[in-house]
Amino acid sequence: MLEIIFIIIKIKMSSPNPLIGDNVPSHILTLLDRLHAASLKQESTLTRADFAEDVVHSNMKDKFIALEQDKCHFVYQLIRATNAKFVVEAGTSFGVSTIYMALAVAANCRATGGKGKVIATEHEPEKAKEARKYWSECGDIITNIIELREGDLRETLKEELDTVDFLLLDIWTPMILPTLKLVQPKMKSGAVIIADNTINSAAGYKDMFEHVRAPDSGFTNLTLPYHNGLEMIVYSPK
Ligand SMILES: C[S@@+](CC[C@H](N)C(=O)[O-])C[C@H]1O[C@@H](n2cnc3c(N)ncnc32)[C@H](O)[C@@H]1O
Repeated sequence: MLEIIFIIIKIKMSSPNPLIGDNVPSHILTLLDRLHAASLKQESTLTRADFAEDVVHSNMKDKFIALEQDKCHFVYQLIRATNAKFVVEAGTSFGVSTIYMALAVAANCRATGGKGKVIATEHEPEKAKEARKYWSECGDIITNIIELREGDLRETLKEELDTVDFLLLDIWTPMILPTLKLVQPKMKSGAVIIADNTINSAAGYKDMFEHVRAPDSGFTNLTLPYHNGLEMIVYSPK
């Protein structure tokens, strides 16, 4: 009996999926659920040591490490709320969070016109291949929006960036500050940056926080109470 009550409470408290309200096709919702489940299953076998700087690249070559689903829903809502149309993603892996962002950008373009793009970045060729496979399962709604730049983002993001509305930092922490510094000159005033795991990986984020919190940096930041911390940063230079 108690178990049933807990299940009912859990169902009532679970947050609604904003993609459903936006009429995202059911085959994409099913795919996303499947990819999140596969990612969580892989992650349950990993330890902190697997993410050490000297081994992270080799250990994560075949791992999703997808942004958790509730965080993806938040990112989706934020892109919709800010009408962001030009998005950069640092760390694409198998392209799960990319799907959410492309859906949100596509919805913004439908609602207010104009063109949109999500620049995805991945340096592992096999992961890039898998990501493309999942995106084509979604269809044109996704593939028309995403431009995948393969290789080290410190090179691939150096050129051909429009004004950036939104940046997702979901990458190994030594890459965070170099990415932010690379994209910053292209950010619009009011650009939003989301960075994952800022509580759990606080030591790795130290240099980014110093940069963001420096006097007159133009940034303001807030740690959101998602699992392991999710940072919301806004860039409004004076
Ligand atoms: C946490 S995963 C990204 C997960 C993805 N955002 C999602 O939700 O599905 C981080 C990815 O960044 C990639 N990466 C790490 N360093 C990179 C670099 N210098 N350039 C491009 N990609 C990089 C890794 O190969 C890894 O796949």
